[in-house]
Amino acid sequence: MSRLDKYRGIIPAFYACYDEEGNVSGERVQALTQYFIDKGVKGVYVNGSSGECIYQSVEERKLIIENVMAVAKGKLTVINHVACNNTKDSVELAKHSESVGVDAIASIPPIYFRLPEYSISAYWNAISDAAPNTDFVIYNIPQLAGTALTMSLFAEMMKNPRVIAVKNSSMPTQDIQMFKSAGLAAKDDFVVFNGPDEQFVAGRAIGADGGIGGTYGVMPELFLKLNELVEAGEKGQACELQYAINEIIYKMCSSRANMYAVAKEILRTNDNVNIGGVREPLENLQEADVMIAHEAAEMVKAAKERYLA
Ligand SMILES: CC(=O)N[C@@H]([C@@H](O)[C@H](O)[C@H](O)CO)[C@@H](O)CC(=O)C(=O)O
Repeated sequence: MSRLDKYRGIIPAFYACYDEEGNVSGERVQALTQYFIDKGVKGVYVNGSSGECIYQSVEERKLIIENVMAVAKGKLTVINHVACNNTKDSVELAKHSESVGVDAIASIPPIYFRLPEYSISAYWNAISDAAPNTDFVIYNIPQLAGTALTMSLFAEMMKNPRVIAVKNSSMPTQDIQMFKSAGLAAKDDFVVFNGPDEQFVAGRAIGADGGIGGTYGVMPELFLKLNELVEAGEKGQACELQYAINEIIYKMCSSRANMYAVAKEILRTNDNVNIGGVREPLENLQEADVMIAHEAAEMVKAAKERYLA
């Protein structure tokens, strides 16, 4: 049993929860947290891409993590993504995260300006220093952040004892193997999370310890089953379920509206969990998108009947 086992498994990326006026709703954050506890997932990844973090204020992000912790403490592993567009706000969120007792904080690199690697490591280490008793997860998502985690930057970050994991959302699964091998060469234990949900089986096969994903929330049972099949070495069945999951994701992505708006409609339809829409400039649902969301909701139900029986 390793101290890092609490990070190994299925960790849904937490969705932004709004009321009917589009304000962050603490009550709905608590309801979504309870939903995940009831589903039996390992943890939650809060205030990341799926949490629409870049469209929220520091105060809103504090409110969100406070409400997650009010329900999740002792029941779920909680990773809070704290990166903002400047070090000061990120440091403030890191301090606050430690004060409410999260298991780990996470951060993308600074966005917009292309900064040298020494500035990126200084940014991450400043954030980590502000939460000296909290694990740190590097969030590698080059297609959105505009900066990739290179092996030289990774090696620099390995000097920080609090860096225990990479959440890898880059598309080459080979990156997972490289971070895992280099992480284990530098430390006794090291975790890599699979990012692209469509590649969960491939990511786990090449070394990921589990996954953090934006579509897990609408079908946590299917991802829990997928993880079980991978662990049991049932390659054929795992691939079959992965393909079925991918069809659902492709359907979700076929909407004109933002994928998270579709995800929230699926949650409302299948699980009676209402967490509002998405925040502009993300696109909310129009009539045609609602139909797509309902078709995807039906596909989730059919896949559960077929694969969980
Ligand atoms: C590029 C991107 O958004 N990747 C997602 C995936 O879960 C993605 O939504 C999924 O694979 C569907 O394409 C996650 O890696 C992001 C994530 O977990 C988060 O921070 O919310």
